[in-house]
Amino acid sequence: MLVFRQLRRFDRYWLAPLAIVLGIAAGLLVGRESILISTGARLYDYANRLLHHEEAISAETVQVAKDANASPYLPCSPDDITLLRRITFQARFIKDAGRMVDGAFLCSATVGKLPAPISMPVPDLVLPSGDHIYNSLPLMVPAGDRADVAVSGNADMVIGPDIFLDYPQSPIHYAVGIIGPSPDEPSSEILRAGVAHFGTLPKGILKTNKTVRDHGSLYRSSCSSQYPDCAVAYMSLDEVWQQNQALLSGFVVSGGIAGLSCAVGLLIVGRKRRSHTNQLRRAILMDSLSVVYQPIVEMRSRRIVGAEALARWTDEEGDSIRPETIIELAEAEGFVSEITRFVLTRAITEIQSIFDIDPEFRLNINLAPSDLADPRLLLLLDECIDGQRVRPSNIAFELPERATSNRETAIGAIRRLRDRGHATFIDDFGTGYSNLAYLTELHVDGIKINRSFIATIGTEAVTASIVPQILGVAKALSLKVVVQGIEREDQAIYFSGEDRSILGQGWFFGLPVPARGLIYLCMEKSE
Ligand SMILES: Nc1nc2c(ncn2[C@@H]2O[C@@H]3COP(=O)(O)O[C@H]4[C@@H](O)[C@H](n5cnc6c(=O)[nH]c(N)nc65)O[C@@H]4COP(=O)(O)O[C@H]3[C@H]2O)c(=O)[nH]1
Repeated sequence: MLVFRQLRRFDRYWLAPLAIVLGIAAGLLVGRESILISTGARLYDYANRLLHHEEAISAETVQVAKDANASPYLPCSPDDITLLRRITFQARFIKDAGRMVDGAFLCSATVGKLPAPISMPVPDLVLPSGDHIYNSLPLMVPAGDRADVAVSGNADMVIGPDIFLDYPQSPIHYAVGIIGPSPDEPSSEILRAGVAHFGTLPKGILKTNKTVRDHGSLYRSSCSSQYPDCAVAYMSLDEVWQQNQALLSGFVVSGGIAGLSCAVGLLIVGRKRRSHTNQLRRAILMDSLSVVYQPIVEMRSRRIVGAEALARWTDEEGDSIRPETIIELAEAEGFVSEITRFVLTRAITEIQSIFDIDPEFRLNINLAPSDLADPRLLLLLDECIDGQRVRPSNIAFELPERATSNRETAIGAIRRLRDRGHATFIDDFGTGYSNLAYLTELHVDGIKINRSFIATIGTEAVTASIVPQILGVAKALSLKVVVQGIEREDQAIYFSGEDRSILGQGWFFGLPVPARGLIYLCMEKSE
């Protein structure tokens, strides 16, 4: 016991720092993840904008090539050059359109007709369409400049070198360009703009539609479905953290505060719980708990044949505490048997007059799992049951389903209670451990069907309900059935058939009331 107490004290000392550290770690983790996700979304957005622009360039190149190749004039004739000039003048991204025949450059809108054809080098990229692309070719006009040149049919198009000037390379870096038929080979691409060739970017980046983390950077690609164009936007993680320092700190601080709040909350709950436990012990010692009784009726005749005793407690602050909480506290602290003793002795005293009027009346007492292994229960029964005004058959016990998980203990305890003439019921049947087959081993007298199953009666879900099956098997095994949680007339009617053995309990028949209320109800019905 001492060891446990010391452990608890240790818990209290370490809880706050531990919760803060965990909160900070969680904040850091969540913060980093959120920043990575939002950066991925930013990269995708930028890659899409770049791609959109690149697609506009490709679309214009295709259109200019189409218009130039549709020229009715002799290539490089004055009319043809006039046409090329008109086309170039109207284009947004194409700086010059000319004629290239059999691998030789003959004329263009800006240089006019050359005195002699110039042989062109091998193209940097040949697209599946047969079009050629030259990357960063030296221009004649203006001399010294370089630009990408596309060749389609007899037309060549010089793409303006400054077309991506409006797209800064910082804070997000990028590569945008044309991809050849084998994108994994470095030679099979034309970099339109950007600081890195696709070949130097993570392998497979163009084929994935996810954010990729590789060598300390985040990458996101976007490729066109119409043209052989792709864009990749990327950022180094150092830059990501640097840019989001304030946000990350916010997450860390919030995590720390959340951890601290949890620790404070847990300490308050723990203190309240400890104080509650002490209050509950005092209440038992001072007999200041109370017991209420909920009638149990025979469904067919609606006659009250018994009642369930339920513990009630109002704490020293005047708050009424849920019975489940009372039992949970007492079980955790190992004094639930004192509650059983209190309820049993108080109930027998309070409703003795009912046993006088109705010797068959049955009072149901709830047992906790630990009561089953507690020999004091039998001693207490010897004390309380005189065999004259109160007979063993007047007292039945409800065992929670979880109490039956320890098979040996449950079977032994049920047998001892039966041998003394007490009926036993599995409470809230259907919610936990026991199944109908297991009931035959336990030798209980009956089951109380959990109210959650009854809620479906009177609704369409009743067909899916397992209540009819439970009733059928219970009948086959000669088990008594108490249906819990009957709140409406239609639910009561559903169970009011021929079977006399079905009992019911619920707000429709009566709320849990103090002893005086139950005595009044029983008197009223017996008159
Ligand atoms: N929605 C709805 N509820 C209905 C209806 N009819 C009755 N109830 C509630 O259902 C619970 C039935 O008790 P339980 O299943 O034994 O469940 C009990 C029992 O497991 C435990 N408990 C109460 N008193 C004791 C006790 O003295 N000893 C032990 N070990 N457990 C107790 O606390 C649980 C809750 O007790 P209560 O809050 O009194 O809640 C009671 C009762 O008020 C209805 O028509 N609709």
